[in-house]
Order: sequence, then C-alpha cells, then structure tokens
Amino acid sequence: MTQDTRPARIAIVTVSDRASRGEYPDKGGPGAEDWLRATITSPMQITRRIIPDGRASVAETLRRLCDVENADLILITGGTGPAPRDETPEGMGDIMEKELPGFGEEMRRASLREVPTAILSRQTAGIRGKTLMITIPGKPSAIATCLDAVFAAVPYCLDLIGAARIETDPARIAAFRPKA
Ligand SMILES: Nc1ncnc2c1ncn2[C@@H]1O[C@H](COP(=O)(O)OP(=O)(O)OP(=O)(O)O)[C@@H](O)[C@H]1O
Ligand SMILES: Nc1nc2c(c(=O)[nH]1)N[C@H]1C(S)=C(S)[C@@H](COP(=O)(O)O)O[C@H]1N2
Repeated sequence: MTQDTRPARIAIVTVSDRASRGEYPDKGGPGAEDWLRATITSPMQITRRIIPDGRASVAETLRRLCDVENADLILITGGTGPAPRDETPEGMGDIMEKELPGFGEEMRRASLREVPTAILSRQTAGIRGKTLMITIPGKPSAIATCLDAVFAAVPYCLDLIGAARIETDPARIAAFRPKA
C-alpha cells in the first residue's frame, strides 16, 4: 500500500438526459459537492460533469477521468434504474477492473428505509487502476442517504488502491481504517 499526500482529485458526474440538455437544473452534482465539502477535511480538488444517459457516454467519461485526469474518487449520480436509457452500471462495467458489490448492497439497504423503489437501483461501486467509482441514484435526496451509508469505508479503500489519502470530519463520517 502506497500513501499519496497530494490533494485528492474528486470528480462528480451527473448522468441525466434532461439535465444535460438544460431542461432542469442539475441538483445532484451540487448536492454531492456540498456533501463532500462538509465531510472531507483534507485538501481536495472537485470537478463536475453533466453528461447524457447511455452506456458509451458513461464509459467514455469514466475512462477519461480515470486514465487521463487521474481521479482518486468518482461519484456518478443517475441512470442506475431499469428504464431503457438507464445504462450507468453497464457503462461503468465496461471500464471497471473490480466490482465492490457491498457498496450497492448497503446503499440499497439504507434507501429502502426511505422508498420501497430503492430495489430498482442497480447502483454499485468499482475500481479502475487507482480510482474508486461509486454510483448513486439520480434523485438528489439519494446522495446523502447513500453516502452516509457507505462513506466510512471509502478512505481505507482509497488507501488500499494507492489513491490519495483523505480525512473526514468524525462528527459526520468516522472513517474506519482497520490497520491504522
Ligand atoms: N441531476 C438531477 N437534478 C435534479 N433532479 C434530478 C436529477 N436527476 C434526477 N432528478 C429528479 O429525480 C427524478 C427521478 O430521476 P430519474 O433519474 O429517474 O430521472 P429521469 O426521468 O430518468 O431523468 P433524465 O431523463 O434526465 O435522465 C427526475 O424526474 C427528476 O425530478
Ligand atoms: N435513496 C433513494 N434511493 C432511490 C430512490 C430515491 O428516491 N431515494 N429512487 C429509486 C428509484 S424510483 C429508481 S428508478 C432507482 C434508479 O434511479 P436512477 O435511474 O435515477 O439512478 O433508484 C431508486 N433508489
């Protein structure tokens, strides 16, 4: 395990046909950024993208963020459901090297306390190189629900893959590092 002390590079990708066309303002991207800024206390650089739904659109965007922009962490919101245009998991699946299914299991469990349709989301997480990618449903309120449920494991996951080290505000998320 190598430890990287540079500022963490974090990307937030909103996947939505209508938000990408400007038919409604994107609330997911700003919501995710606010959540991260309130939670992560170590230096970070956050970038945001809004892209249309679709397997190729998601795969190309994530590949570039991983391989060219060297993101440590990517949050992807939207396109995880069963509708024909919902292909975020397929797009991420095309470029990820390892899946971390526990993320999806726990995020769905937390969401199920709020909406019975939580089981319609195929959200998951995966690794490509030194990048952790986490998918979240498009509903803006799902961001806090899902990140609250899993983020305690994210700093150690980043340690394990050789990504930047991040610290969190323990009042919001107590990062768990079993070998610290
Ligand atoms: N990025 C977003 N910003 C604001 N609201 C959103 C966003 N994504 C989803 N929503 C809201 O959540 C609802 C359900 O999300 P869902 O992803 O199913 O939308 P959708 O109808 O598939 O959107 P789109 O056609 O743009 O992909 C949407 O109808 C919209 O009201
Ligand atoms: N926390 C939370 N999870 C949620 C929802 C929600 O409103 N809140 N919506 C569900 C619904 S209705 C769908 S269709 C799926 C997929 O949403 P997506 O296609 O926008 O990713 O997420 C599910 N998970």
